[in-house]
Amino acid sequence: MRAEISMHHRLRGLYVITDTVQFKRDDLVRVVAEAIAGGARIVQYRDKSDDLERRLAEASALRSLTLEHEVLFLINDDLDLAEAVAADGVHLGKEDSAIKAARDRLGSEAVIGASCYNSFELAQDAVRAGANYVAFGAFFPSRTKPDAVVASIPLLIESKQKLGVPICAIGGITRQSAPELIGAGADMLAVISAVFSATDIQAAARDFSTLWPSTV
Ligand SMILES: Cc1ncc(COP(=O)(O)OP(=O)(O)O)c(N)n1
Ligand SMILES: Cc1ncsc1CCOP(=O)(O)O
Ligand SMILES: [Mg+2]
Repeated sequence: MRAEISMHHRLRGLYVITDTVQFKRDDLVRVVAEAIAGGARIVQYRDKSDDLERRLAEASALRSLTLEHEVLFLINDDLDLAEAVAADGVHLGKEDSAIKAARDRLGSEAVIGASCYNSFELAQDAVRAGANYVAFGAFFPSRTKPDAVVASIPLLIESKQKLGVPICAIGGITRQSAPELIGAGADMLAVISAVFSATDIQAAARDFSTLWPSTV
């Protein structure tokens, strides 16, 4: 029970996902450090390239940074990389490894997040399979992922009432649209552009973080 309480506590607040198209290597570490200084509580390393050397170098550097600042560090898609850098866990979608396989491999303490798009049923399945949180989206048009399916506010409300795990919203989220999502039940907001395309990344993260006063 104690572990569950602390897990829920960590799965709350601003969740930043790396933009490795715009920023690589030292620049990437610098901008993630700025987001953390602005109050980001969760960092996901998302890089869609097959540059294994750079992926390992960046994920290792971000692992050190997130440990230093006691920020949760998750890897998108890649169990091997998560293991290699001893990340806190992974985020998995429908094209990625199964949740149960990830749990077997990473162990009971790992944080496993599951993309559930616009589907309550997928989220129920993910929770049954042992996901620690579920993510829905895209709530708004996303320049990062223009083809993402569209999720609705009523889905967030129902999921908050029924699922019993922390909920993440993603997709085109801005500081203006954020309060409605939190009001509907999102515990975490996952953001790429609204933080990493800002001219002042720390200030942009700070603006979001004030929505969860206890995390600032
Ligand atoms: C927090 C969070 N939510 C959703 C996604 C999307 O995952 P997926 O559908 O597997 O797509 P890719 O990100 O792998 O392109 C995510 N990464 N993080
Ligand atoms: C990975 C992902 N999955 C659904 S939308 C999205 C991208 C989110 O990025 P942005 O915050 O820039 O819309
Ligand atoms: Mg994926």
